[in-house]
Amino acid sequence: MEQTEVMKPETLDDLIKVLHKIFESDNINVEEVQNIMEAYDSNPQEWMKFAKFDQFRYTRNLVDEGNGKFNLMILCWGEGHGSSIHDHTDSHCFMKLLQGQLKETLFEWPDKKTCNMVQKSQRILQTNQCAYINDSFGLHRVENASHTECSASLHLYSPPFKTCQTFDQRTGHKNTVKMTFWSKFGERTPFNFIETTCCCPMNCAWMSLKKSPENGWRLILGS
Ligand SMILES: N[C@@H](CS(=O)O)C(=O)O
Ligand SMILES: [Fe+2]
Repeated sequence: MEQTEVMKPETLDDLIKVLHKIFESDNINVEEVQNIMEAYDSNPQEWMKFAKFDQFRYTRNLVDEGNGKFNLMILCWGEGHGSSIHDHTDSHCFMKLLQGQLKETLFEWPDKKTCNMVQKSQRILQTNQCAYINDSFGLHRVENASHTECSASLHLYSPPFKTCQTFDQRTGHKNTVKMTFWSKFGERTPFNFIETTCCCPMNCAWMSLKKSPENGWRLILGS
């Protein structure tokens, strides 16, 4: 079998350059991207400026907009932080561990009739490993199960997306949620620009604060 040569990116900047090159093409070889992301040896000094943690929930920090072809971001997971069960809006999703461990649980799409959510598998991702998922694999939830250590992961989504669907594990009911960035290119997203906030990780809308120039801040209960 022909062996595909994996170029080893020496730095995060290097990795970003290689990703730009790969995504110039419209035909993406998933294994190639996964191998290249895995080949980068995480060096906290290179990504620290993007890694901003919050006390209550995981944060999404934009690193690069990939010429409109992909979004590259660093997700920061404090102790016990996790995502809701969610899909990936028909995009490719690559997830490389930069620090610590993350637990990934895969679910089937809920059954159309019974709405049952079936867990398919579970695995622990280790530092430098790169996982891949798209909607044909099902749904997932990601958690930093550690009570003592935080984790950081590098995510690449192509094409980029701004909303996804979250699912209630007990009822299988879904919600479309807007995904926000805690920071962009190392700068905290200005508070005024955040339309809705909620204390849960996926910005679910059971309680939200909305700001409009006409009405100022409003607290909205229910979605
Ligand atoms: N897909 C999630 C992170 S994860 O739990 O895979 C997000 O972009 O926020
Ligand atoms: Fe995800």
